[in-house]
Amino acid sequence: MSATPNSGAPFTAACIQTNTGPDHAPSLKAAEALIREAHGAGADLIMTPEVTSLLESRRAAALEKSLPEESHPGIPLFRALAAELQVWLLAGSFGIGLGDNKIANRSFLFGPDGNVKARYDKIHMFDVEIPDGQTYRESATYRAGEKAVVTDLPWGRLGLTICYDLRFPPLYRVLAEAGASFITVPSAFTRLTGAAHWHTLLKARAIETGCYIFAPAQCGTHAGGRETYGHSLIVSPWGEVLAEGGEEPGVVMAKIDPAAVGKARSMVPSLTNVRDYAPPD
Ligand SMILES: O=C(O)CNC(=O)[C@H](CS)NC(=O)CCC(=O)C(=O)O
Repeated sequence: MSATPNSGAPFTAACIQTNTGPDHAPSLKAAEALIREAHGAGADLIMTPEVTSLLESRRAAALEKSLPEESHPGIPLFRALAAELQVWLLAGSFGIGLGDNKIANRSFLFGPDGNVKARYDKIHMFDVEIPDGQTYRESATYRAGEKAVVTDLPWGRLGLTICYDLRFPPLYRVLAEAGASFITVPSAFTRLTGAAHWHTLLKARAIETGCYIFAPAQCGTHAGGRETYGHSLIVSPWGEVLAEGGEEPGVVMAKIDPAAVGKARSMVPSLTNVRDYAPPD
């Protein structure tokens, strides 16, 4: 069934949860199997986590293995899958080599015609020291994006974000004010910070924006001993968890009713009650 643009018709969303490894081919193969599983279960919109094709924590190796869009193996694969399965498909991110010792952490949305409908480069860089045995200095390897992105799905407007962006509520406000009904947060949250903050932050962003939040996540132990939190989440605009993954790879699905966006916002119209105010003295 193909809906007209912004039809507001209900649809089924699926978050793919993966344990991505340090090589493109096996990681993409594992993601493809789960995408096919989600399609078989009736998904219309299928989303994968941050760094779907390669999770490589060593800077030199990440740079060496990164590829430009023209030769990245994930792009023709996802184009072909979206067209074959007739679904909307979000690659949560692929690391795209920019040719200057930097990588873009870039989401791609593919339409059922196999074309790229939107690109978004992660804006906020995870330069953080947490006591989990790893140091995270994303800005050493990645070039930060500088522009917020929304795009239209057949069921309403989608805003794109990635992982650590989740901690910066003004970006979500901007997306909601630009008309988003749904926001994607593909992630590779650390196990330690995820256990402490993941559910709370995702529910808060859903409640503040009155948007559905789709958060496909990396899980498990990766090359180099890095651990991600899993628990892919689909949250309603009222802040209810509609579906949640565990700690293993798999598919998390929920029925999405775009009318719930208007309902949540009419119960608590905080987006329209926003005010400008002077800073403190
Ligand atoms: O570098 C890669 O290979 C993939 N990128 C990531 O894993 C990114 C940057 S290191 N991770 C996060 O943003 C975690 C955020 C987080 O865990 C938090 O906000 O608590």
